This record gives sequence, structure tokens and C-alpha cells, in this order.
Amino acid sequence: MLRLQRLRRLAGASCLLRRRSATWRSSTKNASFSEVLQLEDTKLTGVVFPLQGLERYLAPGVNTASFRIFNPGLDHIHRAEALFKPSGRHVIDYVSSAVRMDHAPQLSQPEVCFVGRSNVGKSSLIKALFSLAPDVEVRVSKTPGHTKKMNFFKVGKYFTLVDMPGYGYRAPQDFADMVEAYLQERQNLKRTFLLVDSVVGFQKADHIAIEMLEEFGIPYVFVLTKIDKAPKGLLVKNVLEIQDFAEKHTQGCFPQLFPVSSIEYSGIHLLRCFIAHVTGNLPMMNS
Ligand SMILES: Nc1nc2c(ncn2[C@@H]2O[C@H](COP(=O)(O)OP(=O)(O)OP(=O)(O)O)[C@@H](O)[C@H]2O)c(=O)[nH]1
Ligand SMILES: [Mg+2]
Repeated sequence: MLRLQRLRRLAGASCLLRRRSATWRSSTKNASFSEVLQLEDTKLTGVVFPLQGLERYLAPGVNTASFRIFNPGLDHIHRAEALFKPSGRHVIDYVSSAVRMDHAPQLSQPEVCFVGRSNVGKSSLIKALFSLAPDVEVRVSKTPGHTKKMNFFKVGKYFTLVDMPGYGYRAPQDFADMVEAYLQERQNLKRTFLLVDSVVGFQKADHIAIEMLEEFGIPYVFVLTKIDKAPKGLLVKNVLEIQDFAEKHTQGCFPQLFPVSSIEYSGIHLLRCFIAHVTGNLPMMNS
């Protein structure tokens, strides 16, 4: 697809954005894995492995093999958490922001980035991932189009997380220039997380972003956000649709979706573990 055409479509595609905004409840309950381990089994599964927690709502016979492709043990999840906790010389911090690639910090450590429609919950997800490092400031807002720059956060010497501006409604003018260039040029980019809102499911702008990631041939994975907000039936429908799409219509997408709630911390511990894994920081894992 012509770059300019995609640029316009990504920046301008008006989506069915829900204006009904959620208030940010800054609960720290279940932020740490040791707290989660105190939960009874069903609740623990729901918080740590939200996909598996949904299995009981599925019709008999639905194939759930792809729900467990990345299926670490609790010990791996615990080990991964240590990377997200600052200690001694292990510093987690905001590095800098950039609107152009030549302003992006020169970092050689593995990197992952978070993309998705404005307001889908990218910054909130990063804030939840960093909830054990409360000094790290990640700004979230109920107003779509809040994040205007690429924001780089360094997790010690291990990896970098990048919070991207959103596409679609109120995307920054230079969105596509900045994000396309980043995705194409960033040598140390190990995985792109494409966030989809669990209440609204795939939107037109998401398909444009998927097309772009497929065209660039870079590995990506879907994250389903705000699962605390979606009624169970709708959540299950969107989960199955996205899993099916990833399996049948993509090349570069990891075939397991990661559902999360940045408010209740569901899926956050597993996602920390996946990030540690894809950045090469859990060498004992072979899944
Ligand atoms: N209920 C609920 N609300 C959430 C969750 N994650 C984010 N939100 C809310 O969604 C709104 C947008 O969150 P942000 O994290 O700023 O979204 P963003 O994708 O970074 O948005 P832009 O920077 O504008 O692209 C805020 O009002 C958040 O409180 C979640 O897991 N559950
Ligand atoms: Mg943001």
C-alpha cells in the first residue's frame, strides 16, 4: 500500500471510540506476584492466566490449544517480576521522548514497543507493568491522543519499553512518519505489542496497523486491553475472533493473545514474563 495513503488512513481513521471513560483507580492490589499467590485457585488463574480463566465460559469443543502456547511456570513468572522491580543498581527509568527517529535514544539493548488506537490503554499498560517501580512516571489520560511522542523507558541494562502515540482519533500530525520509521528502522526492536480494546474489538484502524506490521515483516502480538470492563460474553467473542484472525490471516503475529486489565492487574504478570522472554532475559525458557 502507498505509504502516504496509509499515513493518512492511520492518522485520520475515525474509529468507534468509546467516550465513556473509566476513572483510574490507582489500586495496587495484585500488583505483585506474591500477593497473587495468596489468591484461591480460580481467582489466581483468572489473574495470572486470563485466557485460561475464560475457558469455563466457552462452548464445549472449542479448541483452546492456542491459549497455552506461552505457558510459563509460576517460578518463571516470579523470576521475570524481579526485572520489573528496581533494586540497588537495577534502575528502571524514563529515558527520553522523540518525535523523530534521529531524536530516539541510541540504545542497543533489546526493545519492545506498544502501539494501538488512541485511548486503547497503552500508557496505562506500561504504568501497570511498572507498578512495582512507583517512581517511574507514565502519564495516562482519559482524553484520546494524550501521548504525542515516543517515550522510552529503560529497564536497567536488560531491555527498553517504548510507549507510542495512538493512531486513529486525535493522532498526532506526524504520527505515521514517526511510528513507521521507528518500526522499520529500529534494529533492536524485538516485539511490537498491538493493543486492541476488549469492549470494541478490532476497528478499521487496527486492520491498517496490522497490514503495516505484516508488510514490514516484524514480529508482533495482540494484547486485549480493559478486560475488567467487557461483559464476559463480549470478551469471549472478541478473544475467539482475534485468536482466529491471528491464526488464519497473519504471518508475523504470535498466535496467542494476551488479555489484560491494567486496573486489576489481570494478565500483567504473564505479560511481564513474556517481555522478559522475548527480550532474551529468561534464558531457561524454551516455549
Ligand atoms: N477500566 C479500565 N480502564 C482502562 C484500562 N487501561 C486504561 N484505561 C483507561 O483508558 C483511558 C486511556 O488510557 P491511556 O493508557 O492513556 O490510553 P493510551 O492508549 O495511552 O492513549 P493515547 O496516549 O491517547 O494514545 C484512561 O482513562 C484509562 O484510565 C483498563 O485496563 N481498565
Ligand atoms: Mg498514551
